[in-house]
Amino acid sequence: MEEIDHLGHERSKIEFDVEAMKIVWAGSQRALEVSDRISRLVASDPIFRKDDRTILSRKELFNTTLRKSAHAWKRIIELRLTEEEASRLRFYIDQPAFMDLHWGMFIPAIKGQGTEEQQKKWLPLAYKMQIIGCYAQTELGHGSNVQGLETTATFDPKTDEFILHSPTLTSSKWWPGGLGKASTHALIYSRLITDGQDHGVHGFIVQLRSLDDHLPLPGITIGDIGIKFGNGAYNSMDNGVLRFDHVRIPRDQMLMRVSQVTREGKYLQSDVPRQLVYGTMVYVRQTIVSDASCALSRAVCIATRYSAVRRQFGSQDGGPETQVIDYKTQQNRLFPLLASAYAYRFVGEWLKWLYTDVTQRLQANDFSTLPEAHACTAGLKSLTTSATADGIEECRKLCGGHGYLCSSGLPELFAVYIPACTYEGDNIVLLLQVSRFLMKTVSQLGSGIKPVGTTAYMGQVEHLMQCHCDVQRAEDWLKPSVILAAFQARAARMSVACAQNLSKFSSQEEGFAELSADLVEAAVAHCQLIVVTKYIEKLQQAIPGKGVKEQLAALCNIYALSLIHKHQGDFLANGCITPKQASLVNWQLRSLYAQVRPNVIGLVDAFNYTDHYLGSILGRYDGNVYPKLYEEAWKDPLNDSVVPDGYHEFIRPMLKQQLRTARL
Ligand SMILES: CCCCCCC/C=C/C(=O)SCCNC(=O)CCNC(=O)[C@H](O)C(C)(C)COP(=O)(O)OP(=O)(O)OC[C@H]1O[C@@H](n2cnc3c(N)ncnc32)[C@H](O)[C@@H]1OP(=O)(O)O
Ligand SMILES: Cc1cc2nc3c(=O)[nH]c(=O)nc-3n(C[C@H](O)[C@H](O)[C@H](O)COP(=O)(O)OP(=O)(O)OC[C@H]3O[C@@H](n4cnc5c(N)ncnc54)[C@H](O)[C@@H]3O)c2cc1C
Repeated sequence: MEEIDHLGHERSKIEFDVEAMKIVWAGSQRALEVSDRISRLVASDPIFRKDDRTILSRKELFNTTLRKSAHAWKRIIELRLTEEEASRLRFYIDQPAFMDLHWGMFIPAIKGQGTEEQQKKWLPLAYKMQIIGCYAQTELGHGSNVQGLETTATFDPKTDEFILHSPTLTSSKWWPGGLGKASTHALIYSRLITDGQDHGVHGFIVQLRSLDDHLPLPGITIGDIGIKFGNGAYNSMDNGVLRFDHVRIPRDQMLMRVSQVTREGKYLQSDVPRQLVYGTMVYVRQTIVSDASCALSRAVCIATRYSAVRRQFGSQDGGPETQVIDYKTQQNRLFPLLASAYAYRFVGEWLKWLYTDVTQRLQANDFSTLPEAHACTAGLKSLTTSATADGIEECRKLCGGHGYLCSSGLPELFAVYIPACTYEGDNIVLLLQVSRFLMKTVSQLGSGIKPVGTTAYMGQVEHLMQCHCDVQRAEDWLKPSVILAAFQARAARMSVACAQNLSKFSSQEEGFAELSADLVEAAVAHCQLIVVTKYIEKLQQAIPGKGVKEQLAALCNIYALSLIHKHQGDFLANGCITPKQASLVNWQLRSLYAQVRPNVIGLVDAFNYTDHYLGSILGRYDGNVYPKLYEEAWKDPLNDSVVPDGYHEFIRPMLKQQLRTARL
């Protein structure tokens, strides 16, 4: 049967080269080729089906995780996939699994914190999947406060071993993904004790389960922590609990790049800053920013395609009703999210560069950019995950009632995504780290230390405290220099105001505690400035393809102006813009919406997502929503029988009783 493209009329209106935009989104022609090939490979393999995930029991769901992971590994070996291709494969399988922690945290932690010798021993085993590792930092009693962890690793010089112990209930490891059922090994973050002295938290490689029968080793109690939010969703992951009862490991299983314990039990600290123990978190936070663009673009793709298919009201002379995407309110909610997806993509690319740069510097013992890397990864992780979680929920509402059906793909996407606001650092706790960095920068102004990198704008603080926005007409808001000046003035003024208020307290700690809400807002303003700046810098590069740069520029303006509109209180209160200029922002936004409207289907097609990856009837490429929704409903297990199973036991007696009562 001939397939009809219900979005064909939309696609015929697109004014730019979608294929060229696909390359921009993927990052390069080669990255697009890899993504395209691997996503199709996954979509065509029945083992990777996921349409039944929300109706599986926990055990069945976890079983599919094991099956999919084993099958993925088999395919990786058979097809000799590269590390990049294998990582794309896991991405498109789209099911949280122990493999994510093995490849995403266990291996990077050994690489970042292990000595060369330790890397030589452990990495080949991990790369060949001869051991499965997880990252076990968080405990029942402490997650954010890493220095408050209670698990101990006490050195025993008699046997040249560490003794791992969980002294209290709250010291039980709690949450690590992959720990519950799959991992054979873990990176345990634990207090190091030598000769009765506590040296704080360090990383240790510990074997948890037998490599022969998978049973826990002596002294180890281990299991899954239970069902989490949402059907399917993150429940495919075995987040675990772990307790140690005086478990012994050899001394060389402490990761010793940052500090060492000698055979005699002497504690030695190298020149490397102790914060490198937190290095894996910096790495993962950076990857989470790119992941935010993926999750948000996926929700936006669904909501955009469906908004072009869905019609309500406005029929004239019996003609078709209005596509809901043509309502300005729909555009005002949806288009800034589309723009954010692109903005996060580009800031994610930049953050990857920053991380690579800092890693190279660290290898050469240059630690100067570590504080900036920490602040940027922490802040952008927080900003992008919070906005993405809210954005996915907004996309669900943009799809009206049908968005609430699991077959829309949105409930599961939301449930899988929201813990990103908490894991790898609670978003508020991370913003407070950014504000510490900002307050330090402000306090050093005038001391001769020139702010660099993302805080370079603070170098012109005197100008930024007084400058006035140069906007007279709505079109003036399209000038990158005007946008940047407004965001810089707002961020600088909020940071300086916090610093001035902090100076009124007798101690820094007291001031930080009292002003933490303001400090968080200043950190958000700084992080939004980074995203806007990096998007504008991206547009200064050569971007080939008919109309591609124009569309990206329009989205950049939508991103920046919608933020000015949303946070206009900040911009007005600090005197960065006037009420008249704030109202011109809205005029310009409406005009930008009209400019991108014919292109929005092209802009979401450029994500190049297969229907399998999207997992949404509302977001189908062909827009054939209604027949497929109707078909899908009949697949629900409740519809296996016409009369429900409990009819004779519950419904019938109730009805009969009502009949008797009515007769009385
Ligand atoms: C691919 C994988 C898929 C993802 C799946 C998700 C799996 C999830 C995994 C996890 O969640 S793992 C557990 C993650 N846990 C956290 O993120 C905990 C959050 N807490 C922290 O990071 C820290 O404890 C803290 C909040 C930063 C505070 O640490 P601490 O009390 O030690 O530090 P401070 O006294 O505040 O600061 C001291 C000094 O160190 C600097 N700093 C802090 N962190 C880092 C870092 N990561 N890198 C570099 N520097 C860091 C901080 O800025 C301070 O600097 P100065 O002000 O002294 O200059
Ligand atoms: C799905 C999922 C997967 C995870 N995977 C792993 C894993 O693989 N390995 C691992 O080790 N851990 C993992 N974690 C744990 C995760 O890293 C922690 O939950 C996270 O770091 C937050 O810490 P917490 O739970 O202690 O939150 P808390 O710190 O207890 O936060 C509770 C509330 O207190 C607030 N708060 C805390 N401190 C402050 C402060 N100083 N100032 C102001 N407000 C504050 C927070 O904002 C929050 O609102 C995972 C968690 C989840 C949900």
